[in-house]
Amino acid sequence: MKTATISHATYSTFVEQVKAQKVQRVTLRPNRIEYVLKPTFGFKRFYTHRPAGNTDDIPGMLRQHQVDLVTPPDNASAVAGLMGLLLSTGALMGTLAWALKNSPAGSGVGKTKARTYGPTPTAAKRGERAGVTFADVAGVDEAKQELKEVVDFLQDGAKYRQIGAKLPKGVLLVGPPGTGKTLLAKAVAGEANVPFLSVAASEFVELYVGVGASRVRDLFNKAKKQAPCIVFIDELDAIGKSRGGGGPHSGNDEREQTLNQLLTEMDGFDENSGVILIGATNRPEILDPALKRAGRFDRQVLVDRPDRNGRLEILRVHARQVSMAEDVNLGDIATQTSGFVGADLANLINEAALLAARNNRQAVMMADIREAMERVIAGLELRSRILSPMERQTVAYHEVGHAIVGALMPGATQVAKISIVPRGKGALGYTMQTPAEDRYLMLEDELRGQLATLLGGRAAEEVVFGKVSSGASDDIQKATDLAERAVTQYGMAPDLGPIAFANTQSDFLGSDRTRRPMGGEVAAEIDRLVKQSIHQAHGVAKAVLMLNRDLLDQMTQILLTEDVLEGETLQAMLAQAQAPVNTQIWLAKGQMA
Ligand SMILES: Nc1ncnc2c1ncn2[C@@H]1O[C@H](COP(=O)(O)OP(=O)(O)OP(=O)(O)O)[C@@H](O)[C@H]1O
Ligand SMILES: [Zn+2]
Repeated sequence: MKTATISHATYSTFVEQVKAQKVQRVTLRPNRIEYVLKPTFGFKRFYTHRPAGNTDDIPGMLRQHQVDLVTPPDNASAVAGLMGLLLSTGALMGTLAWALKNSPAGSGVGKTKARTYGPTPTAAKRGERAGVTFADVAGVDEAKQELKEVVDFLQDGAKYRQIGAKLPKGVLLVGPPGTGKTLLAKAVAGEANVPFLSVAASEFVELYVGVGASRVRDLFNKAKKQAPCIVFIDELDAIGKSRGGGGPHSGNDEREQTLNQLLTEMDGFDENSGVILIGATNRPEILDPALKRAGRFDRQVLVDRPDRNGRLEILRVHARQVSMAEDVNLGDIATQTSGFVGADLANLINEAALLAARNNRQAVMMADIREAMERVIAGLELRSRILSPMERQTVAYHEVGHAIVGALMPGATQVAKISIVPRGKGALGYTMQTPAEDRYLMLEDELRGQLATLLGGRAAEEVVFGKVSSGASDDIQKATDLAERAVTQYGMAPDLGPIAFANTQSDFLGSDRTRRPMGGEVAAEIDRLVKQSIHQAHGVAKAVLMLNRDLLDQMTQILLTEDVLEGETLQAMLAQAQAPVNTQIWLAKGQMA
């Protein structure tokens, strides 16, 4: 088997972990930085590379945060020899270069810290795996599909120019951390066989005013010389936050200057220069709109968390790197790793390989993976990304509840997809309904159907568990809102008639609605009607789910193993749902028969 290695971390992660006091010990090697986390963080071992041109005073930083620094002695080669490694003279030269970079004399403050790698031989010597391709990135097929176009632009720009098409300048990869955005950008460069310049936006921003802007300029100059090439800017939000939040003297002039320089550079170069920018962020909503304008990062590609199938493919990619025993079932692992992103899965395989090596095994066994999984999950739970089995089950029943009720209700909405892949903060799962057409008018029965659908999630929890979770608060808010509007705005309550009881002038998305001044009796009547329609809708949702209890269980079971239910499988299952006898009457008249 290949030797198990310690995990890779980005340089910025390393710095973050040092500053967060998570690091126990750092070893500065000629060609890389190795470090170990403190016991409370699982003694995890990582290595990272100092970005070329980076001038951080690492020993100083370590001292400041009380981290042990181990510098291998001068006879590093002898020590390495004992460890069964062969150090080339190149590595010793590296030590020299390292020392030079460490000395202030060797630092170029206004120079970009971007590292180029790709098809150059020097890159390979640095230990960078030159030539990452799409085959190395799995489970993100849609993103790959969109990026294939970029590869085509780079490879065959002439074809596009001939027609007069403008090549894209910037692509923004959006998605949670660890889903493979960096890897994808590298793969674009690898597929097109062009150089890849990589920089983290946070590296632009320094204490001194003007440094960031000059680094941006330097980066673009470098890129233009190497064109066609890919320039990758990670953590774009570090400089790309909306400007002008705190007025002209908000203390962020430096960041704004840097951003302005980036915008200027993007506008300044010609589409056909062959430089394509790829930015990455997990917070697209805070980016300055100017960055997203046409001719800048005007294409957004979503790199989302993988579903079960995606996880299986990612596991396959990483399993290729290690020897696996026969008893390893990647399918089972994929099923049990809901919520894991690519980086977690890579970490899992690597941890398992470390365990196997420690146990003197020739290959990774399922037992190693199971043990590694416990460790990785413990780490992820700290960051609260992983649901407990009970929580997953609750979420799954809840979402299927929405779907089954929704399938039986009138209106043109069709349930297209149910997912329990956790999506960052907030939503634990979701049910996606796609309207067959844009709707501007909602009929009374459709409105009731909507109400019941909204309450289907909570109803499922009641039917199955006999108790409810806090997960339905958003549904309840929406349902209450809808019912209130039906009564006070749409005039759908027969006893009150078509009188508007709400001031809707400022009402756009249902916010800012106030009730018209009215007598207490009328107000009480409105409350009663709202309450009644919600109770009835809730009752219908429950009745639907009790009648379709088997289907509810079956669909939930599939959802729990697959993470998503969509397409023909979903439609075929929903087609089996049956409506309780009184449903039609309720939908038409709003009265429970
Ligand atoms: N889709 C994937 N397929 C295969 N491996 C993956 C995938 N996603 C992540 N990985 C593994 O995890 C590592 C880290 O992923 P990467 O740095 O590309 O994530 P990222 O989305 O850029 O994260 P961040 O937002 O934290 O920078 C990769 O080098 C790779 O080993
Ligand atoms: Zn819900």
